[in-house]
Amino acid sequence: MPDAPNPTPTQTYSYLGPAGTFTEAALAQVPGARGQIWRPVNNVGEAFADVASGRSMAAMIAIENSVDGGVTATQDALASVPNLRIIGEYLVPVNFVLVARPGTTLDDVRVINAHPVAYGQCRNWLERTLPSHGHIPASSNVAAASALLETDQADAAIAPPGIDKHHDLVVLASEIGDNPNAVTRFVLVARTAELIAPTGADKTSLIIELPSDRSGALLDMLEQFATRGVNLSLIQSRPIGDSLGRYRFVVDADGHILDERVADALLGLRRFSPKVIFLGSYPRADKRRIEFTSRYDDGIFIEARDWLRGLIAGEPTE
Ligand SMILES: O=C(O)C(=O)Cc1ccccc1
Repeated sequence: MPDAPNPTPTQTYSYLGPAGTFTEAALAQVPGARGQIWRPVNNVGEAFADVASGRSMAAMIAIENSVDGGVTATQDALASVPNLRIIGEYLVPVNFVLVARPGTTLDDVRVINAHPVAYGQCRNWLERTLPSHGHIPASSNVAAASALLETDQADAAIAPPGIDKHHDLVVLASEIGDNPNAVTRFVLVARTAELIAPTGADKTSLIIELPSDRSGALLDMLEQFATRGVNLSLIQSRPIGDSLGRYRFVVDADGHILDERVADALLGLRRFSPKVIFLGSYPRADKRRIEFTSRYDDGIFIEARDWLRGLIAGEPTE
């Protein structure tokens, strides 16, 4: 029997384009995105605007890399666009090549096109090999390379390996990243309020503002997690922007909002923070199950709450 025809695409996924970016490789990991419409965009703002307006069902965005840390444009956009939720995370190993128009040699390179996140991951190689180069920021790794064929403002570009197969460019140097095991973490962001069911290997992302001018506010924030046995895998401060000295924290916590210890930590945060943004609980890319001692088991929290309710209700105690 012939295969049934593919169903008509109904969902649009935005991603940092053009085709061939690491972001596209991350989107290729999403089973539900296969056969759907993939919309290349030029920056994080455009991707989020697509999701906020309903033009796209979801957007794939780089959020963190193992060499250069958080992608601040993404973190700031997540704090400012309301009603967005992270619905999945995906890891892509990243490696870079330096490409140029045919006929260019490494000695000819003065100015380099590069996406800022890629540039930040090749810093050592660039300082060693091309100490007096200039940098023109590009909107993506592939855009950096293809711009070489449109203008001669730059002599070379930092790009993903394999780019020379699709463009008339030559590779001047390979493996120029500062860490051969570099990995970028991408998140799929959608406009939904629905919770994703816990898997036992989950992560919860939050943005937490601290009350200003209060000593110990950061410690207060950390204690909410520590006293409930919730481990953090990312904590990064970003300026709120309205005045000096005001910061929000981007935090990834092990566990799911439906885990009692995580829910209890959120209650604690809400009591002292002027603003807690819940960005979502979603399955971890590495599928690593969360370890915690029995002291922080769901049952212990439920039993303690029932005990308190009993006291308030005047139930007899043993
Ligand atoms: O997706 C890409 O290729 C990008 O241009 C963004 C990026 C930059 C550096 C590492 C991972 C993603």
